[in-house]
Amino acid sequence: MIKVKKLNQLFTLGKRGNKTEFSVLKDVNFSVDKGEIVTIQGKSGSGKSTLLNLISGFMKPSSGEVWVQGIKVSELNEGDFADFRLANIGFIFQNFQLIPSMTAYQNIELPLILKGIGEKDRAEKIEKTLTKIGLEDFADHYPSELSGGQQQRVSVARALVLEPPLILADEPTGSLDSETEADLLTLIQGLNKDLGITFLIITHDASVAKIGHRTIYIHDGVLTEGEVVS
Ligand SMILES: Nc1ncnc2c1ncn2[C@@H]1O[C@H](COP(=O)(O)OP(=O)(O)OP(=O)(O)O)[C@@H](O)[C@H]1O
Repeated sequence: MIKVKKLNQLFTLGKRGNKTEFSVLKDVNFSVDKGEIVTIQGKSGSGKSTLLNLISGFMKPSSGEVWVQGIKVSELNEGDFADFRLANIGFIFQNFQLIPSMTAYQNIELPLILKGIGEKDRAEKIEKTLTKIGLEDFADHYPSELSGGQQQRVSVARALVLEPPLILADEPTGSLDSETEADLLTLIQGLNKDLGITFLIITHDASVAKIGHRTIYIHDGVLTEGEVVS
């Protein structure tokens, strides 16, 4: 599903005339198999989001290779990124990133419109997804009319509606209380078991790490694998 080979990421620090380069990821190698839930842990600034940005193609690596579903992401042309992401990756963020002026339905509809799917097919897919995540009665609510947990469910629906094989999540439970967090984790586990969706999840949270089959740690740009926990 994901293969990362000898990945290096350098950033520049400082002002013009006095710039230094620093290495955020150093010769990183790892792979994630289809159907796995893998969590990524590491201190603030250790490079977790950078790794996700490189995997999704939002950033080009300084060197090394990133493969997702057999596609060499690190060498995709600008024009191919949008299609690659729509076909392969769903995203979940800590702060949900829903559009406030759109209803839950319209937020979930966005990726379908971007993919050029017709209105009737869109409606079918949205209904199916809303049922899957238990938000049938909230389709016409705006984000401000939903609880944090419900908003995160809408964002999961948006990530899910194109049925991507892979979902990347950046601190998905960071804005949720412990009960809502438990519901979201059950939902993620269900999607993984029932639909075979692969999850790569950045988290600081031990209860999120517990649902992972494996944990990857990033420290000083170097990646190490944790124990298999389930
Ligand atoms: N585009 C960029 N240009 C320069 N430096 C960057 C860029 N993106 C990230 N960095 C730096 O790279 C380092 C790693 O950032 P990153 O956001 O990947 O860390 P993180 O582990 O996700 O942190 P957090 O847990 O706080 O979100 C930080 O020092 C950050 O300032």
